[in-house]
Amino acid sequence: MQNKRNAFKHAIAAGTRQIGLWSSLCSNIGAEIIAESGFDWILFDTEHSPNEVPGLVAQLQAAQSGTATPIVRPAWNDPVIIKRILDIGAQTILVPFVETAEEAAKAVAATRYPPEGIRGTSGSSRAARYGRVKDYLKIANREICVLVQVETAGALERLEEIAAVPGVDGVFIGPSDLAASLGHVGELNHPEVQMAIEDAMRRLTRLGKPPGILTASETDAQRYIEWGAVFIAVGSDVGLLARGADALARSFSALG
Ligand SMILES: O=C(O)C(=O)C[C@H](O)[C@@H](O)CO
Repeated sequence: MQNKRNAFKHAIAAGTRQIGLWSSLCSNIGAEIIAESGFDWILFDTEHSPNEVPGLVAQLQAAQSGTATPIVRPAWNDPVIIKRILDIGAQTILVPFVETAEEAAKAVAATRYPPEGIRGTSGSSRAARYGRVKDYLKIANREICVLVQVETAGALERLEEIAAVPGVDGVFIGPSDLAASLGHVGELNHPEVQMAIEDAMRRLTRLGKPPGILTASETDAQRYIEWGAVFIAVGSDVGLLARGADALARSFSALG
């Protein structure tokens, strides 16, 4: 059996726009629905969602039937957490709160088998298709995609150093935490926040490093694409469900 090619990794490397959806429902049924809806990627969040490895396996299995590349956000830049996420079959991770080149290098090392990194070895994991992928330990590194989140003022000051770390495939700008870091908590569209996002995206584009972001606003998404966003989440499953349920309830309550 061949190791799975990471379509998302190669697409962003070629500058091909990848549209995704954020998933916080911790649901394998939700994962299957989203993965088959035509998105290029689906982000399974474990930082701000009660998502843990056992449930994540079912979500990854469910997403397999669709076109969306699963991306998992570990709760922290921790080699043990990252190892477990990769072992259950994720090939792309989004590492939160990276502020220095050293932290970016730590994240990359956690995803690579020696000698490139420190990922603990298991040839019988789901990622290795339970031992069916020949020489998995020797070839796995090639299809791993590491996205790092830049979401503080300090990280923006060191953006070029972070982006230049070997093995960093893309840089996601976290608008909510960045707004908080800039003194505008909850104000993602504050002019200072938007200026910082635009500046970061244009700097990353000049470096040839794909920028990414999340927004639930189509207008904002178009603006970010103009500023250079390559991978962009245009909403979340929680948002779609909550807003849709609210609207439906309102429409019937209006009937009186
Ligand atoms: O800072 C951000 O914005 C992100 O990292 C995305 C959020 O964590 C996501 O959960 C949406 O609020």
